[in-house]
Amino acid sequence: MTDPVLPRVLLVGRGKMGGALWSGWLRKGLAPSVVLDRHGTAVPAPHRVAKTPADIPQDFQPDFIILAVKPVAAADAIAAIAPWLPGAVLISVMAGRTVAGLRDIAGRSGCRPPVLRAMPNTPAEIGQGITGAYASDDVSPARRAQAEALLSAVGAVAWVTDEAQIDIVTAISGSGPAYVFLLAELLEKTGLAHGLPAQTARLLARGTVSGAGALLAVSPEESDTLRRNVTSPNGTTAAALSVLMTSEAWPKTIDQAISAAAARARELAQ
Ligand SMILES: NC(=O)C1=CN([C@@H]2O[C@H](COP(=O)(O)OP(=O)(O)OC[C@H]3O[C@@H](n4cnc5c(N)ncnc54)[C@H](O)[C@@H]3O)[C@@H](O)[C@H]2O)C=CC1
Ligand SMILES: O=C(O)[C@@H]1CCC=N1
Repeated sequence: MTDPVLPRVLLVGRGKMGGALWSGWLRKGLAPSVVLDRHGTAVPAPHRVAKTPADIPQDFQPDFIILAVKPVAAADAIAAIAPWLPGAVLISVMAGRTVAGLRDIAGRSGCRPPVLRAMPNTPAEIGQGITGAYASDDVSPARRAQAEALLSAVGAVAWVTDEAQIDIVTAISGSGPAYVFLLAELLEKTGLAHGLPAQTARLLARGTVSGAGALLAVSPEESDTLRRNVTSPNGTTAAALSVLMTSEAWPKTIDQAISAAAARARELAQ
């Protein structure tokens, strides 16, 4: 077995996002780590799963504790893992929850951990995620570098220096895969409604979204150039874009959607 490249973590919550991170990290090689989740399914040795905090070895010393529970479960989760906080950096992937709010909660257990906020997305599961991250001042440069290694093991990392920007990061890239999957859904349904066989509609919709994403990932061109490359003057794409690109259509709808998501992130801080 090759040496693990990633630090030791205590992952709290192995749901959709925590599970995606965990899968990505396992593939890269993680120092012996623990997953805490009452629905915990087995993990390969030397890692272990804990269904309750009582299952976590007292002498386990994680480098990072990753909080991947719903924002509403933050207080319970922090109280549960408080004994393992000393010496660890807390990484919250929760939408909305602020550094100050998390410190307040940890303070109730007599802890004041360095806190880092990360907003990953589910393509992390296949190493294709993008994470927006913010480190509070008390995260040391060495710990920040380790956190970057952890986060970049599942995709790209974009740091922000203003914590408030994590809300718009959440709206764009944290929630963003859902918008792209919705596009695939709608393309498929529309193909079906226009008479394509179900399997063909599915193949065309998924292939288009994944192929366009893959081209975007490797192309040096700007996204608007890639769009123009598809658009013949007076052709079919131009006809579709004349509907989508009017100011009342996608530009307005996307702005409203992103604003709604960012506003919800601010509400979730409470
Ligand atoms: N799903 C996504 O695409 C993204 C989610 N997030 C954030 O990740 C967090 C989790 O979201 P999801 O994974 O979607 O939710 P989820 O409901 O799929 O997962 C939450 C997990 O936490 C576990 N859990 C609840 N309370 C716990 C406790 N006290 N101790 C240990 N485990 C506990 C649950 O059993 C569940 O497995 C949220 O705060 C969300 O804002 C961030 C980025 C993207
Ligand atoms: O929907 C949510 O609140 C979470 C945060 C970003 C993606 N999922």
